[in-house]
Amino acid sequence: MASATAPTTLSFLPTTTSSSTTLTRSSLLHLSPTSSSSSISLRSSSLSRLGFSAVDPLFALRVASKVRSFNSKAVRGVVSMAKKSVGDLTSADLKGKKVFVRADLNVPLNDSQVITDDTRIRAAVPTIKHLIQNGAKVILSSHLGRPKGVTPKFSLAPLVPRLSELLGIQVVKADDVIGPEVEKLVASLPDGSVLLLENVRFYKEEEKNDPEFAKKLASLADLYVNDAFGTAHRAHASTEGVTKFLKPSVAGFLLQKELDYLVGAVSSPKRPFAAIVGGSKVSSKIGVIESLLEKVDILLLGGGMIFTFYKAQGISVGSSLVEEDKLDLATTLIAKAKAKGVSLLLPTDVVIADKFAPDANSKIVPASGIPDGWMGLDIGPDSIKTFNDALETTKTVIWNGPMGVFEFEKFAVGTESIAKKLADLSGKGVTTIIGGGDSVAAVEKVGVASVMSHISTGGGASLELLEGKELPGVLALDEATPVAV
Ligand SMILES: Nc1ncnc2c1ncn2[C@@H]1O[C@H](COP(=O)(O)OP(=O)(O)O)[C@@H](O)[C@H]1O
Ligand SMILES: O=C(OP(=O)(O)O)[C@H](O)COP(=O)(O)O
Repeated sequence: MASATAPTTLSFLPTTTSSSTTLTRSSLLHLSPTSSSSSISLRSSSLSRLGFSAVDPLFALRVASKVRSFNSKAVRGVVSMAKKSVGDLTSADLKGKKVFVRADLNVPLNDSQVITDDTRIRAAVPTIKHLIQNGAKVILSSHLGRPKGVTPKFSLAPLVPRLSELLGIQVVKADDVIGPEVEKLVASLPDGSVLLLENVRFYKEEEKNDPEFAKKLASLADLYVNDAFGTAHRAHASTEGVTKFLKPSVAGFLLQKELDYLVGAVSSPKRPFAAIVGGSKVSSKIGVIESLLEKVDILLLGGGMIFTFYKAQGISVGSSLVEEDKLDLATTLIAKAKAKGVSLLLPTDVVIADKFAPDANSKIVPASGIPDGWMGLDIGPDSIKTFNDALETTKTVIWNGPMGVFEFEKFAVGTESIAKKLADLSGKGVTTIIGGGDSVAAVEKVGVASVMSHISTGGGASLELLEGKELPGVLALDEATPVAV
């Protein structure tokens, strides 16, 4: 990540800040510099209380870029977003305690009930390990799919072997979510063990955020950890309702990391900051584009949405995907980018097809040369080069949505080229954030997932965060205890 260019040490001066200024560990990662403010100094003792070391290069780089200029009002605003973390809980808080952990273990299963991608299970492990290593009894809850009532194919049973393997202990599985049998299993749990409850969506009360159901879930435990980032945009009983009955209610490590990147790194980016937005329709990305236009220096657009932008500029698009009712919006977005000084780049050439199929005939044409009856399904080689050149100077890049119909091999080149370019930039110390959904699938297909700074585990949740929305599952958690500096 940033270590190549980061200073290895940072000096901290005695505090000289206003007495009302407070900072927390995650607020430090969310600070927005302002131009008109006075400087701030941090005491190293405060930093160690926040869990940072003065030689942590990523932290040093972030602080170095932030302490230059921000005012205490800005700091207080950010502090209010910071949530108490599972990392704040020690063995004194956890030993022998029953902890209700809501994770998002909504993994894909094939017809034989075999997990085809265990990313979300692996992502939940650090929080669970922290809890069991500190002697807690973990009551683990998740949904799987969108069942209507009890549906055997949506049981969490197939997850037990992989979860046990990753945790290094045998996970016990309950056949229900609440009730006497579950209570018996909870009562028999030894310290440092894990009980996996059945799919919480087998109860319709979950999605209704029924308070009585939330109370029953809460009655199983002493405290609550939400690590289900992928479901944090849902106000359900196990993500939101339960927090009203369990204190403390804190954020898990995964949830925190997602917020650090999708809110922190995006609101206070190393610049130049570029966003790449693709996907099928402009209508599903309006909020993201509008929000990112406030923050980025460069905006690259690809995917099916570009044809609405072309048509809005009077360019023929053949039978490409167009949202006729969004032509004015496309024009407005172009004008907005110009007014804000954002460099908005649309592809200059496209790969077109004579039908929407993997075996379609295809050719490369300039964006203005799409014949009738043909449709654009990928960005072309000139556009890839232009996009790569634009990305070359960046320090932070966020990507949401494929550049073309990457599910068809013939039209996957643009998306895969972007994935490779981001991997290359990541290796050079650029912060690269992949914002969920199909772009994650593309990055994994190319085999470069491990080198990215952050790959979001939530499609819908990451989109809402990038739109600037607050997530109910996060809002409901306890505020972090401010640390005076
Ligand atoms: N030119 C195009 N024409 C039609 N569909 C496209 C085009 N480019 C990309 N897509 C489709 O967009 C879909 C992803 O869109 P979307 O759901 O908005 O993105 P994400 O899942 O990353 O949020 C993919 O299934 C892809 O095939
Ligand atoms: O897979 C999920 O979301 P995502 O498809 O937006 O990444 C989450 O588990 C949330 O599932 P939901 O959209 O059924 O609430």
